[in-house]
Amino acid sequence: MATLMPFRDAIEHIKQTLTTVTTTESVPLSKAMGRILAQDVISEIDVPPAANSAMDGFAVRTSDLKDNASLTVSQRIAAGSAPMPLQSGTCARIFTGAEIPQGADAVVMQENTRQQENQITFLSQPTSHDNIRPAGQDIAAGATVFTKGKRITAIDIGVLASFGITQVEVYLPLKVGILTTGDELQSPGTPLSGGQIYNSNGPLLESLVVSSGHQVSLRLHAIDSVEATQTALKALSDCSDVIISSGGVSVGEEDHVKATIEQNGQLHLWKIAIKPGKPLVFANVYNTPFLGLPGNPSSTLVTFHLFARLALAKAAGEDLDLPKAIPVKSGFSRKGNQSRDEFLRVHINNGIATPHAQQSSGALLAASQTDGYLHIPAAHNVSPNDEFDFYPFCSF
Ligand SMILES: Nc1nc2c(c(=O)[nH]1)N[C@H]1C(S)=C(S)[C@@H](COP(=O)(O)OP(=O)(O)OC[C@H]3O[C@@H](n4cnc5c(N)ncnc54)[C@H](O)[C@@H]3O)O[C@H]1N2
Ligand code: MOO
Repeated sequence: MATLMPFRDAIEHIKQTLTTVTTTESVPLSKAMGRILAQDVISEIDVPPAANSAMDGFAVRTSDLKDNASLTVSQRIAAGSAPMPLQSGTCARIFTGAEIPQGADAVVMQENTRQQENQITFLSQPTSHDNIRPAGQDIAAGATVFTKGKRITAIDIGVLASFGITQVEVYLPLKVGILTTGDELQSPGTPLSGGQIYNSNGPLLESLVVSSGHQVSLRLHAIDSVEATQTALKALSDCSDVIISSGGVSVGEEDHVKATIEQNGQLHLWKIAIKPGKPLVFANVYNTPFLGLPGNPSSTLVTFHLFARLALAKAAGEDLDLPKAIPVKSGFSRKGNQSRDEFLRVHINNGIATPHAQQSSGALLAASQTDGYLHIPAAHNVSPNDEFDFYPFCSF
């Protein structure tokens, strides 16, 4: 039996072997959401560019208020106007976001004053810096705000706009070819004949690829023959940066994916110490990086989340790791698998994990009905209150 590779070693191996395959383009900020930065982004300015008021009130020199409770207003500063220096012994009417006049070192909010015409009585003694947002509080000029490899979120668009960015250099979207294999598979929409099941991995993989931020170049299905598998993989390699397949990677005579790779590419790794998902293939076929996911639907899902997602990210130029694991307690007992780490589909209630009753790798619905994966290391018998890593589905 081939040795099973520990899952973190397999992730490392895949990331080390793959290189970024896409070229770059410049896009306007309005089209940058969801794209991957191909360059570091540096701010040329301080954000905010000048100190400004955090409150509607009065800008003062705190030293002027040491012996005085009352000052006259010498200027009015609205947001968007340039202030004059503050005359000593006076205060300035100021509004939220307006620039602090030179000489002022605090703003007193208007609720802490009494106003009589142009004369302001201060009801509290301010401390230097009160209610002043300093220049560069958010971003300092010269700072590297985002590094190459970051996928741009809606929040990032706001941040980029805050220091005046209009264009960003990003990688072209990764084109992913998808192959499903198996004589038993029928497309939804056609009645099933004897021995057939519906092809669920095709739509599942398309959706996973798209929700991971990539494009599907082409999806094909191959019956269980070496010729059909070769023809499909060749066609996919002609239009794709990376190919993902489901099924045909186990040891039966009807499993042709691995054989096709051995004839037309190089096998990098096969068989990982995880359940579900053991017979994952990572290879190169017709000069295209290739991930062969096991056909059992839960094995397809788990291996996409743990391996294919990170492989696609690496090829697309994205800096990505497994999501942050959340420590949770087990609310159950279970005999551990001797040689494979298990990824159970579990419910979480008040920080306690309970496994779905259906953990077969052939069953997909359990994943839809649960919150995420509980990672049980190999050879670990689970007792109630043991702590394990939990990966929520929403973090993939
Ligand atoms: N003798 C052994 N048999 C198996 C082993 C083994 O070590 N020795 N490993 C088992 C494990 S673990 C897995 S996982 C599967 C992987 O099999 P394949 O990747 O070769 O996949 P298939 O045999 O083609 O299909 C497995 C299963 O999944 C269903 N399937 C396949 N594609 C789809 C699809 N697109 N949509 C829905 N369902 C799909 C298929 O009908 C099978 O039921 O091998 C075990 N066997
Ligand atoms: O890995 Mo297989 O996925 O256990 O059924």
